[in-house]
Amino acid sequence: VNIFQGLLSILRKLKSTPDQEVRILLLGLDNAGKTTLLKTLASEDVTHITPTQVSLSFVNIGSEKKVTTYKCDDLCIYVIDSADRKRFEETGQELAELLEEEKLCGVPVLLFANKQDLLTAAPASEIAEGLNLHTMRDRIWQVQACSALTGEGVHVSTFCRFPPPPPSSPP
Ligand SMILES: Nc1nc2c(ncn2[C@@H]2O[C@H](COP(=O)(O)OP(=O)(O)OP(=O)(O)O)[C@@H](O)[C@H]2O)c(=O)[nH]1
Ligand SMILES: [Mg+2]
Repeated sequence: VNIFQGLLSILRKLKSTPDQEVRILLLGLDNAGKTTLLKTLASEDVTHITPTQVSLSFVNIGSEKKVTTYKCDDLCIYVIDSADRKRFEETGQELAELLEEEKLCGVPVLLFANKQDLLTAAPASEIAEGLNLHTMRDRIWQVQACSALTGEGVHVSTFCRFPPPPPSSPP
């Protein structure tokens, strides 16, 4: 069971009707590893995933392409190149802007701290800290260290820390 399937099963359980389509938005700066990640996930056994149940939108963000066309999604996957420190600020800003989008309000976010196979990669904890993720209390979020290239970190056994939704704050 890979992380993708695990998430799908969680998302389906959260749906009122389990057969309803699950929409996942996959985002990140160019070169972050989105395509590689998707290929790694897809090369695993995905036989019980039928196309009608999963709809993936790819969005590149960064200087040229801006997110404008996505619809409300069930899960937002954000991919970060952990070795590209020069772009940490840029990717952090993009993520912050993204999370302010009304359409993504309350949508769970899974951050892949990708390219952990590179010696220069920053650890996921450092990335989480740099992005001030601990201040994010209005949605479910998770940082996952991974290497889309080697497949490390994309298995569900490493993904047991996806926290329950935060308790709704008192009125
Ligand atoms: N070392 C290493 N390289 C990776 C990893 N994931 C992706 N890459 C490399 O990073 C480059 C970009 O990967 P892509 O998957 O094309 O990135 P992308 O986010 O789809 O990029 P765009 O389509 O341009 O937005 C490629 O050369 C990949 O081989 C990883 O986990 N480790
Ligand atoms: Mg790509």
